[in-house]
Amino acid sequence: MLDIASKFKMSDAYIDGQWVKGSSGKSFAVSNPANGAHLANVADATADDALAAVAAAKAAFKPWAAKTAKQRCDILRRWNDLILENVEQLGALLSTEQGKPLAEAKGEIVYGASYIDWFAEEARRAYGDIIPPARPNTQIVVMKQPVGVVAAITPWNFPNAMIARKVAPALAAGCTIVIKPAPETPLSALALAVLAEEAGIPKGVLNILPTTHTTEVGDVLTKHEDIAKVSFTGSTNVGRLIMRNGADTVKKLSLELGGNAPFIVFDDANLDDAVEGALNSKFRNSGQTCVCANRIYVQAGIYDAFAEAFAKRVGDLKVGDAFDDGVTQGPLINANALKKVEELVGDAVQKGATAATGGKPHELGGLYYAPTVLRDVPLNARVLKEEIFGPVAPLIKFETEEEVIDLANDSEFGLAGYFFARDIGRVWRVAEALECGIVGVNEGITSAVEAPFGGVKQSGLGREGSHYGLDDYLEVKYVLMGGLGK
Ligand SMILES: NC(=O)c1ccc[n+]([C@@H]2O[C@H](COP(=O)([O-])OP(=O)(O)OC[C@H]3O[C@@H](n4cnc5c(N)ncnc54)[C@H](O)[C@@H]3O)[C@@H](O)[C@H]2O)c1
Ligand SMILES: O=C[C@H](O)CS(=O)(=O)O
Repeated sequence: MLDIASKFKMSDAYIDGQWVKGSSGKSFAVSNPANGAHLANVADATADDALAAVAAAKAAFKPWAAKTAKQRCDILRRWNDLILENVEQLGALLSTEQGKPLAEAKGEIVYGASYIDWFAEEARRAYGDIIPPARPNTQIVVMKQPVGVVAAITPWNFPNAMIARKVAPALAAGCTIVIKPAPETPLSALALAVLAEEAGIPKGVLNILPTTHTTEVGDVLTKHEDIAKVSFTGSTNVGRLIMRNGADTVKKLSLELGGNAPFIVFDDANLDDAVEGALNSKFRNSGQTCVCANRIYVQAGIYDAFAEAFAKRVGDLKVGDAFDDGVTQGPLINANALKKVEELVGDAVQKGATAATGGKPHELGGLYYAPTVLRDVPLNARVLKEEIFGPVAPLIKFETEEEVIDLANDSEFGLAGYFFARDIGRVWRVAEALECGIVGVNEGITSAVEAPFGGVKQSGLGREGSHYGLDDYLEVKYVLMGGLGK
C-alpha cells in the first residue's frame, strides 16, 4: 500500500514530472470546510508556471502519442489499480478538503477510477475507416489522431472525479494535459499526480497547477496557442468566458456547465420510490452537484402525500463532520455558498413558500445549512430559476402533463431531468419532451461511466464517458490515396 502522505507533496505544484514550489515561491492555505481547520499550504502557481506546464505538455505530446494504444492502456490500468488500492487515503483526503461524508468521498474515488478503467480500454478502439472510393485506383482512409495539448479546469464539488473524467480520455487518446483544479480543493488533484507518477505516466504528460491566480493562470490555459483544447467543468458564466478566450485560436471545447434539473412526480408514480429518488438526487454532496434535482414538481393528486413523506425523510437526514458515523450531509463549501442558499430560501418564503422542514442554517453553525423542503413555492421565486447548489428542495404542485413539461423546459439550462411514472406511454412522451442531456426515469442517480454525460442548451458542449467520450479528444483525418492502379 502506497503511503501517499509520505510521498504527497502537500505544498507543491506538479510540472514536467517535478514537484515544484512555483515561480513566486508563495503558497495558499487549504482548509477543512467542516471546521475551518488548516490542512496545508500549497504552491500558488502563476502565469509563468502555467507557461512552463504548457511547454512541458507540448514537449511530452509526440512521444506519448507515439506510444501504442496498448502501451497507454497498460499505464492507465496501473494508475487505476493504484487509485483503487488507496481509496481509503484518497477518500479521507477528499472529505477533509471538500467536506462530503467519507462514504460519499470514497464512492467518488471509485467513480473517478471507473473513467480511467473505461478509457484504458477505449484507447484501443479509436477505430478509423476505409471508405469505398468513387474514383478508380484510389482509396480513402480515415484515421483518428489525438488533438494535442489539453487544458483542464475543474470544480471543487468532485475534486477527484471531475479530473479523472477528463484526464482518462485525454491520455487514452494520446493527448497530454495541464490541469488547474479549484483553489478550494487542490489536494485531491495532487494526490492523483503522486499515483500517476507511480504508475509510470511520463514526465510532462500530466501537470497540476494549484493556484489562487485563477484569471492569470486561466488566461494562459484558455488562450495559449499551444493548447489545442480546453475541457472545463464549472459554472455556465465561466464557461462563456472560456468560450470567448478560446475563440482567437479556435480551441476545441468540452464544457460541462451548470444545471437546474426538474424532478417530476406524476400521480401514477410509486410514492416510496419517488421519495427515495428525490432524496438521492437532491441531497447528494449536500445538494452541491450539477445534476441535483433543483425543482420538484408534484402532480396535484399525490402532492400532499409526497410532501409529507419527503419532508419526514429530509428532516431525519444527519448533518455533521464527514468522519462522524451516520452523517450524510456535510457543510457547504464556503461562506458565499451559504449566503446564496440563505438568500434563495428567504426570497421564496418572502414570496409565499413555507418550510416544511429546515429553512435556516443548521444548529451546528459554521457552513452547515439544515436540509430543507419548501412547500408551495411560487413560480416567480429565484430558487426555481437559479442553480441552488445547496440542500434545499422546492416543491411545486402541477395539474397536467402538458403543463409540467412547459414548466420543466422553461430554463436556459438543460443538463439533467428526472421523472417518476409507470404509464409506458407517459414515460416515452416525457423522456422525449424534456430538454436536457440526461434523463432519469424512476431513478434519482443517473451517472455512470458507460453513459454519455453532458448537457444541452446552456449546460454545455460535448460528452464525457461512454464510447462517445473519446471522440472529444480525437481529430478525424482522411487520406485519399491515388496512383493505386497496376
Ligand atoms: N456539468 C457538470 O458536469 C458539472 C460538474 C460539476 C460542477 N458543475 C458546475 O460548476 C459550478 C460549481 O463549481 P464552481 O463553483 O467551482 O464553478 P466555477 O465556475 O466558479 O469554477 C470552476 C473552475 O473554474 C475556475 N475559474 C473560475 N473563474 C475562472 C476564469 N476566469 N478563468 C479560468 N478559470 C476560472 C475555478 O477556479 C474552478 O477551477 C456549478 O454551476 C455546477 O453546476 C458542472
Ligand atoms: O456535479 C457534477 C457531477 O458531474 C455529478 S456526477 O457525479 O457526475 O453525477
